[in-house]
Amino acid sequence: MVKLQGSEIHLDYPSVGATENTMLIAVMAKGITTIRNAAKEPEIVDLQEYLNKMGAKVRGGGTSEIIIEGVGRLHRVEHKIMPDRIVAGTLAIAGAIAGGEILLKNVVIDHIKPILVKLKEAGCLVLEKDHNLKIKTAQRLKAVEMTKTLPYPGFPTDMQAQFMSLMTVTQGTSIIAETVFENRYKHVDELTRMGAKIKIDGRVAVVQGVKKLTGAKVCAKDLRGGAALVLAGLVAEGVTIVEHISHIDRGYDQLDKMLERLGAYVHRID
Ligand SMILES: CC(=O)N[C@H]1[C@@H](OP(=O)(O)OP(=O)(O)OC[C@H]2O[C@@H](n3ccc(=O)[nH]c3=O)[C@H](O)[C@@H]2O)O[C@H](CO)[C@@H](O)[C@@H]1O
Ligand SMILES: C=C(OP(=O)(O)O)C(=O)O
Repeated sequence: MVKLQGSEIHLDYPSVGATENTMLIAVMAKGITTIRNAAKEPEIVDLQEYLNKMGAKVRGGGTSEIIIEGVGRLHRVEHKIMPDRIVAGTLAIAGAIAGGEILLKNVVIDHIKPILVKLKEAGCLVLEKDHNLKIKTAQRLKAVEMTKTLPYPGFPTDMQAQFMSLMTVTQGTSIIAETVFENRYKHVDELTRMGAKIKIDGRVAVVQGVKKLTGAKVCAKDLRGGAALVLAGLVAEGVTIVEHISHIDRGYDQLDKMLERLGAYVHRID
């Protein structure tokens, strides 16, 4: 069997998948691997902790340089994975779009700071205490002038669609720039069918806030876009039916039940 050899790797882009896969391979390789321009997402730090518990020698996770000393062998461990920051962000926006008050427990506040900054800018009252987060929304929110998705600690691309749903009903015009992925605006046509006013020019979306959305039959085209349609449905007048929810189920453990617990009328139709 060919033995893998540690090496110096410089990523052109701080790709999450490329960083994680390189870490996974490098722990079993001979010698040292250095990843430069590594992704800094919290999930990378969690993976490092997990691997190190198993006997790996990884350091630098969370910075742009990760150094892995190959150990060739790992042992079994128990590891509790970090709270899902995108689920927390999605629920925070559910609270913001529907109004009222929402309490999220077991949140790593630091991980979702880029989202909280935008919610505050829109006019939400955000109260942070330890791992708890309270979001209060008393009045119609204001449009956030500019939101650009970026690698961590920038605004996450995985929250772009949900944030756009929120912006569709704010007062004023917001600009969203998707710089991480191409073709991540599949939810726009569906939101438009609900009455949203959105124009796309390449990677930029201009969202003109409207007073109300109207329920419609819409289709989830991907995971976060699907969640965004459910969020829009919370505030839309009338009934919204979201089709192809298998996309949503890949990233949320019963989003319908979580929203029901918050008082929303959401039902899964088989
Ligand atoms: C399972 C998982 O954790 N998925 C996440 C992971 O996806 P994933 O790891 O696939 O995303 P990447 O960070 O790799 O991709 C981000 C951008 O980098 C580009 N790219 C990627 C690799 C490469 O070699 N060259 C290159 O140019 C991609 O085309 C994309 O435009 O990070 C994304 C960005 O935070 C998130 O949206 C995904 O939810
Ligand atoms: C893009 C995502 O995941 P997937 O690649 O599984 O669609 C996501 O988590 O937002």
